[in-house]
Amino acid sequence: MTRRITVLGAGVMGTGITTLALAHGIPVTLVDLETAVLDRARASVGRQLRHAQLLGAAPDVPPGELTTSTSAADCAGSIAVIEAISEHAEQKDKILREVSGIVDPGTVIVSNTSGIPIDELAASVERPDELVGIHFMNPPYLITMVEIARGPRTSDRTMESVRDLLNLVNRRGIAVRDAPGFVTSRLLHPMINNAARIVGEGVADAAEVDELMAGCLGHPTGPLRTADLIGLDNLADSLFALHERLGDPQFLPCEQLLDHVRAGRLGRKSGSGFYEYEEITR
Ligand SMILES: NC(=O)c1ccc[n+]([C@@H]2O[C@H](COP(=O)([O-])OP(=O)(O)OC[C@H]3O[C@@H](n4cnc5c(N)ncnc54)[C@H](O)[C@@H]3O)[C@@H](O)[C@H]2O)c1
Repeated sequence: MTRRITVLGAGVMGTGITTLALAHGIPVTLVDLETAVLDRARASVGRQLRHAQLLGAAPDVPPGELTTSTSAADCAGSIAVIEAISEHAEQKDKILREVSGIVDPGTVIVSNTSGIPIDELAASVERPDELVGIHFMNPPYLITMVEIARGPRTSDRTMESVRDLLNLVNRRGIAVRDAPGFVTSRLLHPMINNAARIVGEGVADAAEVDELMAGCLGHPTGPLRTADLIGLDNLADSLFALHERLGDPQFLPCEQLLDHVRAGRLGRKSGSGFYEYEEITR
């Protein structure tokens, strides 16, 4: 039986998740709205595969075959569908509704949402017990830990399928209870928002904030380099989604962050954000 998976969304995360699967020999159908986006993603996946091999982060197996498509209906026959489209509940609702009507019963549907509760997304699928959150970290082909969000209706059988899927790509997951932002976004996103606020208030510049957080507190890159890696548009969307559900003002994206997004400075994926980049990478 073919172990093909479908990844929905060929942005920062969809591309990285595709690389992870291909590197482990799993064929992937990658779906996005436009062919141009898919062509860029194909080039990124090639670069990421080489990067993973160079770092010894990929097993010594022939890479899986990549197919790209602008139709989510091409998920038919996949063993799992991983949704990694933009962090907008109504867009996720639409695509989850579509794929749920196509895949066979028993096919696990995964959302890579940063923090929209899985039980909220479960309203969009025909079999809520087969929906689960796997919050891959960026870049998914290098970071070996994932956060698993189990909705109240996610079944034991689906959790077993998740373990099997993660074993196939050599990832370890910790399952947490479904809640807005789960654990990692609930903690990371307000920290990044505050770091941006500090820069906006002129307390320190981005490099100083990051150096202090790295040098004093052991943060690997600092919150603002992390923000540029995530993508500032996705961060703002995720913060809005969390604010809407938690009501806590700390989740409202600050003006410094929104200014960057309005100016198209989205981080690494656009070539500038809190920092400037010579090469656009995603
Ligand atoms: N960026 C990160 O570091 C990160 C980490 C963990 C989780 N996430 C989550 O992963 C998801 C994707 O984030 P991203 O950073 O990759 O976003 P992104 O903006 O880089 O990419 C999103 C992609 O989805 C595509 N898309 C939108 N609607 C679509 C549809 N109906 N059908 C097919 N494709 C569609 C867009 O064209 C775009 O290419 C979001 O839910 C985000 O919150 C992001």
